Amino acid sequence: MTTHRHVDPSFARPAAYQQEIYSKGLKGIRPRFTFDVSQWGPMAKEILPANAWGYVHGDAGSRQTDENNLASFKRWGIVPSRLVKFDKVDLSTKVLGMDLAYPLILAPVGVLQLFNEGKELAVAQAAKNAGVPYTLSTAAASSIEEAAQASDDGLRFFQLYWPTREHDEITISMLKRAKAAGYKALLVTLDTYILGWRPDDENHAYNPFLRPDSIGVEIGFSDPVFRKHFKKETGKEIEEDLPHAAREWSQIVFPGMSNGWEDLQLLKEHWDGPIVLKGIHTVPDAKRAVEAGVQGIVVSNHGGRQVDGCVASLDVLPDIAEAVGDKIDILFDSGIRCGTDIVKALALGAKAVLVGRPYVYGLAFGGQDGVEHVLKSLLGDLDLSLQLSGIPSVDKKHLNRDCLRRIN
Ligand SMILES: Cc1cc2nc3c(=O)[nH]c(=O)nc-3n(C[C@H](O)[C@H](O)[C@H](O)COP(=O)(O)O)c2cc1C
Ligand SMILES: O=C(O)C(=O)c1ccccc1
Repeated sequence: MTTHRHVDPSFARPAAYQQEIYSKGLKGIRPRFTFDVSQWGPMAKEILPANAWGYVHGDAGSRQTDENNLASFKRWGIVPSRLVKFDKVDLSTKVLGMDLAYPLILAPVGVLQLFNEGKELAVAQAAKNAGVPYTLSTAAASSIEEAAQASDDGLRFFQLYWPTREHDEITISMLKRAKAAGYKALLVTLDTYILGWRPDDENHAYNPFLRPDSIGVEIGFSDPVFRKHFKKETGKEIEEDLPHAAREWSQIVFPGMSNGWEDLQLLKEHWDGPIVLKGIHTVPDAKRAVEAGVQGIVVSNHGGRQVDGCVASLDVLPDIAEAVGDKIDILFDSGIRCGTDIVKALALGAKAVLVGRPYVYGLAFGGQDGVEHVLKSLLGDLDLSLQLSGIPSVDKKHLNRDCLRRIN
């Protein structure tokens, strides 16, 4: 197994985590958090203010997309093979030219300070300990440099909410900072140039960017080019009018209008590592991503938070994988809740998955420890489920469509 950099020993063999739990049980030590994945959300809900809970749990419109995402996983079943002789499952994979210990990446999630005071820094540290790449959101409550410091020698990616072209200098400045701070891949989110219709947030009249304490704007407020821009526009430093500055930053990163395919050239010119387009949902777009010369895509509907009534991301994955799976790295998110959901997404063509809400719930109920707990649970389940299904590795030669049956 290829392990990435320094990984906390208790993550080194996910299946062994179960033995650790039972040995502790013999000594009367009970686990601090539940392993019942269906309880992570309710535990977070108990702790969080109603508006923060509504924000993380919330979906677009009538919630159909999130329901579709979750239902789609249940329409596939794993078909285990017997008498397959191997010692350990090889969970390692190569994504975007990088060796990963596991086919798992933390999805970019904005404003983590809403869930725990440890915010992005606690998550970056948990990811480093787990040997799982961390992705920093443009809408973070920590700066690019602070999060990099917390992530230390862990692998980290930067997610871009991409301003329209009149703000190229700000885009370029973020890319420059991310590069200098050691972020190794750029995930460009294409599905959120404005926030979707979200009844939970609307009921609470709540936009995390526009709180009196303006906490999701740290990357903008620490950006020299944005600071100069704000001064020029208003004659003030951002500290002199924080609410105005937060509104301005929010309009720059959520401009209400998409860039076009031709604009990707700008990112290619100013980012020399791999570029991944997040939010791809059709075969033609996946093919255009290949033509555009990017290295990866994330098949994702933003966890059902943008377009209500959207097809499940898992339902579009097989066709996309068939069309471009040998030309580009396909990542997947939207609806991963347990280890066998990861098995299914990989079998249908993803090289790795991103997980969003589950780790945010972990952050809410247990800070850094809560995030580590969620990661251990997902990885332990993944490891044992593959072992018990007679699937020796996450490589396509072992884990593919033949491992699944469509149930209905
Ligand atoms: C509270 C919250 C905030 C998010 N913020 C971002 C973000 O800043 N950038 C981004 O690209 N995606 C963001 N996402 C979407 C996630 O990256 C990911 O696509 C989604 O959560 C995956 O679905 P899941 O929650 O079902 O795992 C956010 C999701 C949640 C739940
Ligand atoms: O909530 C989201 O999905 C999202 O992308 C976001 C992130 C930060 C602030 C507002 C929305």
